[in-house]
Amino acid sequence: MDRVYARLGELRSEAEAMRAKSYEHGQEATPEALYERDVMVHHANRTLQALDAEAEGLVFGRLDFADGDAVHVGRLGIRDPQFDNLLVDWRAPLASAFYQATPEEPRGVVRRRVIRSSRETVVDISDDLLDPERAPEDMRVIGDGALMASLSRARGDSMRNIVATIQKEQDDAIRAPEGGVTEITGGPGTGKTAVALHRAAYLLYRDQRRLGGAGVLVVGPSPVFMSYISRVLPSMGEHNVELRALGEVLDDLSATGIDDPRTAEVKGSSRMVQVLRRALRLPPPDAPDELRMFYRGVVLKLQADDLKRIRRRLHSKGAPPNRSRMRAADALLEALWNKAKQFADADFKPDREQLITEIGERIEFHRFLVTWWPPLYPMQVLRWLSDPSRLARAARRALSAEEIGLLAKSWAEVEQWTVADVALIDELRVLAGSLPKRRRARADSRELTTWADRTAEQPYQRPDNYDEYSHVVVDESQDLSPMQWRMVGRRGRHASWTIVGDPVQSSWPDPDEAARARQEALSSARTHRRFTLRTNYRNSAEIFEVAADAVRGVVDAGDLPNAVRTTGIEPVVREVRQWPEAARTAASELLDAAEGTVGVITTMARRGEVRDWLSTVESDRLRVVGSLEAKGMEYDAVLLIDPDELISESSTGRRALYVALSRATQLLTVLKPGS
Ligand SMILES: Nc1ncnc2c1ncn2[C@@H]1O[C@H](COP(=O)(O)OP(=O)(O)OP(=O)(O)O)[C@@H](O)[C@H]1O
Repeated sequence: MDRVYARLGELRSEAEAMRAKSYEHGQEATPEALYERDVMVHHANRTLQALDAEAEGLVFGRLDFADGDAVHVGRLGIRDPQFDNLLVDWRAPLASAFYQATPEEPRGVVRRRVIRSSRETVVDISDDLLDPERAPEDMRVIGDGALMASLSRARGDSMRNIVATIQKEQDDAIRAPEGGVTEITGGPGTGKTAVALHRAAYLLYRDQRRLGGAGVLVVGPSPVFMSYISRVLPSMGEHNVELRALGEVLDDLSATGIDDPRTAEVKGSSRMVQVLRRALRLPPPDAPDELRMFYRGVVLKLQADDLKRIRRRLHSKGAPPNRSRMRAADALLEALWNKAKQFADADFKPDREQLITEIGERIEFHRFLVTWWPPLYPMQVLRWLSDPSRLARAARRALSAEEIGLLAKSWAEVEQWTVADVALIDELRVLAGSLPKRRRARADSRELTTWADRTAEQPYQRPDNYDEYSHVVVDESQDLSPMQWRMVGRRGRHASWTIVGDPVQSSWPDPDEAARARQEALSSARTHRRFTLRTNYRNSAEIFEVAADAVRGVVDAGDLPNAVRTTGIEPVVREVRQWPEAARTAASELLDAAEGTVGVITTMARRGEVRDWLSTVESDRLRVVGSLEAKGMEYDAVLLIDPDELISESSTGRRALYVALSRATQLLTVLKPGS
């Protein structure tokens, strides 16, 4: 540890000296030397940044091999001035034995040591003797149970990296090859999120060039969850990863609203694709229903039926409407020409080219066009659907009257977009097409001035308004709706994937529909590999027993993990009559008894009220969340308000209760209404 920190001191001074020097000699150096220096400064800065990001656990492991060699394993790799390994990065091949060696297959390792430190001080050591027969006589073996010790410690508001105690079944998934789809399933607390993040760090370390370019996207359920996991990757020196909640996948929109379960179910269904496609084909709400043009003494008129026919024909070509605006202009002009032909006589001899050019350049024609075939903006198109009759026209045969009512109401009352709306907005972007960029008139190019000149419409291009990534990690994947799978799928059409989830915790009512959408989203991936994690590292066995009870009979017992850590502390179930007081008392008790965070979990509908109940309990360790917001989260103690209310909140209520009950690491109190 001393040698590592001494070397770090050197690296820090070198980085600073290099930075200073670069400003002094910036002008004189050759481009190559400047480049090399920039790379070195950048690297040193990154290392220092990663060290500053997390104080603990820089050096966490040591392997002693049968041939007498020893290596130290760390959160990052550090070399001495001779370029020898002082500390091996946990992702390097040399470190894999730290996670993979077992007494049955020691891989040359005699002793594996887990070191716990705080900054530069070693505070604990825990050894595994893997090959006693080959151990030298004087080898000391100290303590055991590094994993158990780590699991028993209080958690804070941020998930920590688990590099020191990754278990073999987890390591297999972390180090699996990159390509295709890697699917990791397992019950609550089996480390799926931790494994997915460590896998992202591992893949970036192994193939920075490939993955670093287009980057890695991690999608999770909520902003609270994203913030909970946000420190894990930076603590391993990885910054080139975008963490986005499902409501934040689009660049220009951050939606946090949550629909009631029935509305969310309709908005998430793949039937919405058809509804949105039809919505784009309806005339805009204030579209004119007559076009009237004076042309050389004659009135040319296109009436409602004519306009309807033209609109229908344009849409039947299948091009996105925003890419068909010139085609719409052409079609109108052509229809006007057909009307003009009908008036032709000895005095009025219209000429097609002339008519099209002349009317096509008139300002009133453009005014008409811009209201009749306006640019379509996804959010505006969705807002138009708050009109129930308009929505009913778009939703013909796709949605029931009740469903139409729910959606129209949700958009009429909209103060903020909901998470489920984001996938619809993204779908509309693709269906509507991006607006053609303004052409810049170049001096040497012929100006395109007339509609006739412009008939060669730009060919349909894929809308370029979303990012694609090289690797996409989807956490809590069991909860993605079909529409969300489509949205996320677009961001990784050439990507490799890590998909993490637990079907038992699903709050999506139609798993088959979601499975089809998911298959489509991942259709370009050829290989699929699956890993199942079976040990629950979060809950004490006593707490998990209560959680498992919520879904026994609803799911296969084989789909539930094993919780191995016992604390001897049974969860408390209490019947109450005086709600606010009872909740306040229970919350205060848990705050006194637990060291870290206390999560109060209630239904989505009641969370505001419960927050008010507890506003007088003063603590920065208390969090009140609704059932959906608790997804993926972890607290040292949990206070669950009224389990029956959670069950009746949605069609997947038992599963929601299972999720809520499996959030606590140490203490659980359940409050039920007393009879
Ligand atoms: N090998 C390990 N060493 C130390 N801690 C671990 C290990 N594996 C998992 N944990 C801890 O167990 C807890 C649960 O992990 P995580 O949140 O990744 O589980 P999960 O499977 O995603 O759970 P859920 O399905 O409930 O969201 C976390 O605190 C994590 O740090």
